Amino acid sequence: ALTRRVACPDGVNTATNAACCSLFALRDDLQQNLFDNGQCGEDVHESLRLTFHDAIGIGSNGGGGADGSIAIFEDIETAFHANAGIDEIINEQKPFLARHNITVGDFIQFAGALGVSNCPGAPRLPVFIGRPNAVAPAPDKTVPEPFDSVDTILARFADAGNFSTVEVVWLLISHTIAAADLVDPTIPGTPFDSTPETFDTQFFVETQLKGTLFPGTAGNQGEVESPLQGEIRLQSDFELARDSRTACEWQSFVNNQRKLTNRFQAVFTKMTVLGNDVNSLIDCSELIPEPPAFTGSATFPAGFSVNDVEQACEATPFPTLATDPGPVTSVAPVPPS
Ligand code: HEM
Ligand SMILES: [Ca+2]
Ligand SMILES: [Mn+2]
Repeated sequence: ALTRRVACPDGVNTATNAACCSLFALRDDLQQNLFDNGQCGEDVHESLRLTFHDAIGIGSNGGGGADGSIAIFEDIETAFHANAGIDEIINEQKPFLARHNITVGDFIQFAGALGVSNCPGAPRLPVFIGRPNAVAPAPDKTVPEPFDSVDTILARFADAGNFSTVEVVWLLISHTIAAADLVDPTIPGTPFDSTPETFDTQFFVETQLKGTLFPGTAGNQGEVESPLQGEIRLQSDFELARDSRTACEWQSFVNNQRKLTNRFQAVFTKMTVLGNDVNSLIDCSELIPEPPAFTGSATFPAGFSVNDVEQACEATPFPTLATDPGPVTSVAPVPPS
């Protein structure tokens, strides 16, 4: 059936629902003035991390999920240990929130979904609006820590939103466009894979390689050895890649771009509405542009081969990959923005 579109008051755009109209101006403002004209840089990465830290604030100890509480009750929630550094993006987003008419929860989720559309290889993420503003902060301990055990992590996600074991792996696809500023504060902007500005499967290759070095200092809580200079590895990612409950799903993403995009879209759709009744929200997903394609293949970084893989999935051998040419390289940091 044909869907009738409404003309927006801006005189330029049309939308399936008039409530989506105000997002066009917000989209342009964010793309130009927060995301540096469509980059997949630090502000995009931090905006995605913020969608998670707001949404996961829910469970048997309370919290409203994706309700903007992390920004509305910033003084309380940013003091939680697992939210270290998240104040940076909250404060960068504040002027945009002030300039546009949108609830805080809607804003946080929209900014993340829009930002990810700048990353080559990413799926189009859905956008819903209509979340009421939070009336209370989330409790502490809802956001997983990189030093948590797999048991603790799986239990937290189950409690927050009935996420299954494979869905937890799907959520960690996010770490393909990610870096850490505070795990080792001596090397801010150190990425989790060699392509932090591409939504590719390299993260799943590189987390399976044997760790041999600390890119900065040793002894940081939640960090384990990584295979590459300039790359940092979280203990939680290391363990999820090797635990018998999660290792095969983890490995299944290696060089499987289609599955990567499909599963991240599915699990983000669930995460982005936590604490809300999706049937009471309005779907404005049409605001999200088709992300640039990723046409490459996963590879072993230069100097690495299948001999460096710590094979953890018992059922399936590690996929065959080419090795990048040349001598071992180091990974460049994500520039601060
Ligand atoms: C077991 C679950 C998770 C743990 C333990 C975890 C932990 C972390 C840590 C420690 C950092 C580095 C923070 C810093 O030092 O700057 C980080 C970054 C990040 N995380 Fe996660 N995370 C988890 C799940 C997720 C999920 C579900 C998402 C989104 C769906 C996400 C998105 C990100 C992004 C995009 C960054 C990079 C931020 C930047 O580059 O500035 N994470 N995560
Ligand atoms: Ca990547
Ligand atoms: Mn950062």
